[in-house]
Amino acid sequence: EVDVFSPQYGIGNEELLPSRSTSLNISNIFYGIMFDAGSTGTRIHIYTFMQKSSAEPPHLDNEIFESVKPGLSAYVDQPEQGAETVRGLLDMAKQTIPSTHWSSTPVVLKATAGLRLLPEQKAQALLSEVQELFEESPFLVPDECVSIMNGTYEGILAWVTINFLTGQLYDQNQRTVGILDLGGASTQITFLPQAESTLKAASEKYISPFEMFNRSYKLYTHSYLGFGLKAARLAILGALGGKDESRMYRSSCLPPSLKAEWKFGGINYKYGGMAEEVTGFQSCYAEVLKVIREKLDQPAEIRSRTFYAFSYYYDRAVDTGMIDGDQGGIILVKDFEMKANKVCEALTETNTGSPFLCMDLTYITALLKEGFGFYDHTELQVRWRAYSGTTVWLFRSHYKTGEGIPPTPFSPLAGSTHKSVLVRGGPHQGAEGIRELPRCQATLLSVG
Ligand SMILES: O=c1ccn([C@@H]2O[C@H](COP(=O)(O)OP(=O)(O)O)[C@@H](O)[C@H]2O)c(=O)[nH]1
Ligand SMILES: [Ca+2]
Repeated sequence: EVDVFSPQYGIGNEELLPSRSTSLNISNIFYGIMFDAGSTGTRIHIYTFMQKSSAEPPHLDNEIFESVKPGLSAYVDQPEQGAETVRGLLDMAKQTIPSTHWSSTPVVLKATAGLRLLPEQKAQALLSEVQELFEESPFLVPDECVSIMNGTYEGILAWVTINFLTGQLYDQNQRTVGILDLGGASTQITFLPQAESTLKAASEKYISPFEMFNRSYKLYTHSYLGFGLKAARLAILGALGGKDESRMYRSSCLPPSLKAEWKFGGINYKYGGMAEEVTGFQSCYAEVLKVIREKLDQPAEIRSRTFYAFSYYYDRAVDTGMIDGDQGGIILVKDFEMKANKVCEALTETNTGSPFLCMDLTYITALLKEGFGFYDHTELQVRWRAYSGTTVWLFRSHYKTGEGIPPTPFSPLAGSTHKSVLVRGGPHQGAEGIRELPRCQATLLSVG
């Protein structure tokens, strides 16, 4: 496994976010703590906000990020131990935030697909342990702020974030982009349909109408649970949901000589390759197709729209040298296929040190082509390591500082390329701009 966290996410990297907190009154500074409990890891974001005057919305001044692996779902039968991993990260917040501000600093944890996949009781047990831990901490724990975020919301937030960051949300001639997020356990596709036929053809479940900053949107967003990269590995191996730890799962996408074990969601799986003659791209692709075929929606409009792809799309593209890790780049769907072909055909000779690379690339190819229905020549913007490291904050009147401020759009970090945004929906806009927001005051939500 590659380390997905570059030093730029490290603690106290002043260069990334120069602090502007010199001669300001301390009461103009406030903080927030946000946990993104993903299927492969738990991440903390500690935010510092600053408000220069009551006439101005607060802006993001600093972010500290840290993460641990594995994710909470790995502690399916040891909820206390799971909560301990969160405690370690929370201690960091105590070291960072001045004690005078602890009781007014909200702490929120939003879990994604790892917990969605667990039996409800087990997921709840984990969340309860975390809730307890938060309540014992000196921080503010708003109601309903330790919970599983649903996949629709995950998709909407990622879309809001990317379109905010690419400048589309506050552009007069809005030309929004779609997003493709490939997590460990689920995957999302979200875009703003322009064709009436797309809205008509889609099931109502996947159309999310909402209002944000005086504009109405009807997004298409579909989250597929179990179609994240790691969950897909299990599905391809035929091991998804399998509890038999003694069984050996085999695939033509793996090196023939391989025999190994892999732990996911608290279960240990034995896996290995097949005979050399049946190993390679062709047979691997056929195997992968079985788990994808006819399982996904194919809105025709996506073929003519721009999409930004991140998370594992990005990770695997960087791992195989398809794009530069800092710059990102444009990748054609067929580039993924060519790379998959190359890696899979070399399985019998080389040991890449990453036995799943052929399977992962083949899955990404099949997901894009046969799953979503993109063309071979469809271009994808593959940028940024971590959009789930991006957080959209939705302010409510919880922060008195927000009151009375006209609903001007945003207060991003001016001139910064930083990947976090502060979205301020003023208290006078009714809901925070997005309907059906969980009743969690001062809501700060992770994007996936
Ligand atoms: O702060 C982070 C940490 C990880 N990732 C990426 O998210 C993917 C893993 O997905 P996750 O664990 O969030 O699983 P999910 O619960 O979303 O299915 C990998 O590509 C990581 O590089 C990310 O975008 N931001
Ligand atoms: Ca995620």
